[in-house]
Amino acid sequence: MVKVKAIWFFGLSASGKSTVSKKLFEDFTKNNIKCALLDADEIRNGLNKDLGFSIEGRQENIRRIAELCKLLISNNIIPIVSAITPLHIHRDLAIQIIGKDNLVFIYTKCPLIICQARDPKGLYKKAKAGEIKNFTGISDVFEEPNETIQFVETQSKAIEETFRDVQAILKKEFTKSNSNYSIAPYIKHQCLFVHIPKSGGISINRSLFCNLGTGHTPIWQFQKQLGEQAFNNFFKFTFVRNPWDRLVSAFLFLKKGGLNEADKLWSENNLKDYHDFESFVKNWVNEKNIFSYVHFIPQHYFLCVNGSKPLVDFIGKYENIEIDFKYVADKLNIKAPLQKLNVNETKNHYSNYYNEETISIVKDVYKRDIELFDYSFDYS
Ligand SMILES: Nc1ncnc2c1ncn2[C@@H]1O[C@H](COP(=O)(O)OS(=O)(=O)O)[C@@H](OP(=O)(O)O)[C@H]1O
Ligand SMILES: Nc1ncnc2c1ncn2[C@@H]1O[C@H](COP(=O)(O)OP(=O)(O)O)[C@@H](O)[C@H]1O
Repeated sequence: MVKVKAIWFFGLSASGKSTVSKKLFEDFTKNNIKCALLDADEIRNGLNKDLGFSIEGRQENIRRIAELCKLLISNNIIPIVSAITPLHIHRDLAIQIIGKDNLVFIYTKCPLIICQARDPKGLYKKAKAGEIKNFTGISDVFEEPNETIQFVETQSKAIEETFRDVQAILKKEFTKSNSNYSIAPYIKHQCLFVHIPKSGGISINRSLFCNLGTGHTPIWQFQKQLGEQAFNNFFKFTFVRNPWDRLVSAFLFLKKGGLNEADKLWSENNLKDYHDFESFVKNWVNEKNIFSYVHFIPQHYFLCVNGSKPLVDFIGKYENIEIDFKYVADKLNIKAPLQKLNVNETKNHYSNYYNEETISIVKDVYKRDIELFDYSFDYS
């Protein structure tokens, strides 16, 4: 699963904290990512009912929310906090309790004058009339965070746009924790997962092993690394995908810059002339080029050695990922829902990207995968 960190939105009242945190909660939940929404408004109506808005009251409010985050993190649940957190000392306190590496702060940046104009709960109006004391921005201080804090701008953007900015920040944070490649969980579970690019492998690795495994390691490398005995005894599995669909996924993924700097660089150097999938397939896809970048390498290459049959015990299908994932999870005795990560939200059904000519090019170039894994082009 995704490395569990608290995601903490802070900023003025009406700056958009609750709006984006709710959207994030819905998005995570839809993707089976375990999370909990900690909205300070709700917490102040229950758990922190006894606290006011004095300096001490605000400090204690943050302390309890931060402790709650710590508890949730230790239970593998991502806390999504929405709290004004007005002072530097409050943010420092949260860092102190939760730990810098376990916390992502996102400042919902919006000028006070706009927040006052929005005033969705009428609070600014009441504060200005003196009906609410110590109201942040009116009768209490909000300290602007320094430039190192990540922020999303909510003043002149649509909610959807701000939410995309949030996702971009989280993707970066998520990629940071992507550095936790390790074979250790495979050894622990006596298994090997061959992650063929663009077959849902990030979701599978994260869901089962909480990391990214060993990346796109072909089976012959595992064979060398582990020695014959372990290699033979381990449960070896993989997931394959319809080659026509996989190629669309790889192209769109790299066109968007991929997951890391290497992907971005490769894409800039090799894909910049291809503005659409059709021109890419017609002009670039051939038997030589597909071996020049990992996401295009044929799937059998990851599984077979010197023309052998696939050296795995189980071949799951991307098209049947939920059921095949459950089979693997049961086999390994791991109880975890399948997450849905690294998704290209804008991609349509792959058949929309093809014509007869490009169908035929892919059919020739990925012939062996098509035969071996029994795929055909789905016109529906
Ligand atoms: N749970 C689940 N169900 C269905 N589909 C899923 C799931 N998890 C990931 N995906 C899709 O898998 C594609 C990404 O595969 P990888 O994670 O192997 O990509 S990578 O090679 O490591 O970049 C990518 O496909 P496209 O969106 O078509 O590009 C993801 O959307
Ligand atoms: N880009 C945006 N991001 C978030 N909220 C926005 C944005 N643009 C307008 N809004 C509006 O601003 C208001 C923010 O209110 P809310 O999310 O309750 O703020 P907070 O939780 O920070 O007090 C909502 O009415 C929301 O519809």
